[in-house]
Amino acid sequence: MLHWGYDEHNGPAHWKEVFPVANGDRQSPIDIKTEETKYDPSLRPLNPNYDPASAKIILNNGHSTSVEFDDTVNKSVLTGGPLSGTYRLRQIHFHWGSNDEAGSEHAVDGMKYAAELHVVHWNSEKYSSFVEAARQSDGLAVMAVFLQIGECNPQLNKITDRLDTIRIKGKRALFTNFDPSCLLPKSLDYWTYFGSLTVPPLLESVIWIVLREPISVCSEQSAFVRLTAMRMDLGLTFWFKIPASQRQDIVQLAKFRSLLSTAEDEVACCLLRNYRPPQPLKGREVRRN
Ligand SMILES: COc1ccc([C@H]2OC(=S)NC2=O)c(OC)c1
Ligand SMILES: [Zn+2]
Repeated sequence: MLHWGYDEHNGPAHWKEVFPVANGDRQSPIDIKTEETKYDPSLRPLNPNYDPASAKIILNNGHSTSVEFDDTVNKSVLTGGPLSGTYRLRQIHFHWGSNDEAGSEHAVDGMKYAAELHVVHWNSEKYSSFVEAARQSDGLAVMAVFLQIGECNPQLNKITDRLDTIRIKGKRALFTNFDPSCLLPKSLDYWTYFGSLTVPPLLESVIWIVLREPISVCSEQSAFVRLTAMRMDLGLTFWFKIPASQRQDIVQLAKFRSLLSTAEDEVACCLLRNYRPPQPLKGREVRRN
C-alpha cells in the first residue's frame, strides 16, 4: 500500500498491512449498542474549560481539517467524566462521508450520523507531550460529537466559512479567539469506553467520551430537497430567487467534501469521505453516566 487513505486501494481494509494494531483488542470506532451499555454511578459530569485564546491555526492535513491549539500550558483542559486528572486540549477535527447517509465513525444501534467532531486531549498530568501520551494506555481523551442533518449551525460557520482558504493539503491559516465548547450540545451526557485513534497509527491510547446528543449541520443535499419541496408547494422557481451568496450558507457539509486530499503539485482529488467503519468490540464494556 503506497500511502494510507480512504479510497478502494488504500482505505481502512488495507491499513492492517502497514499497521498490524488495526486488528488489536481496543480499536475504534465502535457501534454502540445502547441496550448493552452499563450505567456507572461513579462517572462524574464532564468539565470542559477552554480558553479561546488557545486556538492558533486551522489546517488541511490531507485527511481532515483541524483547528490546532497551543498545548504548551494547561490553558484549555478537560476534567471530570471518566477521567482521572487533567487532559489538555490539543486539536479538534472532523470526519464526514460522501453523502448524508454516512460519515460518522461511531454508530448508535447501527445508525450512522452525517459527520463526527473529535475534540482531542492528552494527559498532561502524567506525560510531557502529546506524542509521549499517545503511546500510553491512558494517554489521550477524545470527546466525540455527532453531527445530524438539520438546520444550519451558526457556530459551525466559524469553521466552514474558512475552508475555502485551506482547500489544498498542507494549507493553514490563522484561527484564534475560538472556544470549541460552542460546538457542544446542550446535554453533556455520554458513553465512555477504552479505544484507539481512528487513523493510522491507530494507537490504543484513547479514553473515548461519546456525547449522546448530536449537534445540527445542514447540507446541500438535504437543503436542496427541502427547497425543491417548498418550490413544489409554492409552484414558484423559489430556489433561483436566492442570491448565490446566501445559497452558500446552506452547504456546510458540502464544504468539507470540497477540501482536497492532494497538495499543490498533485492532480486535485476531493476528500469526499474520511471515516473508519466500526471495529469489533472484543468484549469491551461501554459505560454511561
Ligand atoms: C493530534 O493528533 C491526532 C489527532 C487525531 C488522530 C486520529 O485519531 C482520531 S481519534 N481521529 C483522528 O483523525 C490522529 O491520528 C494519527 C492524530
Ligand atoms: Zn478523529
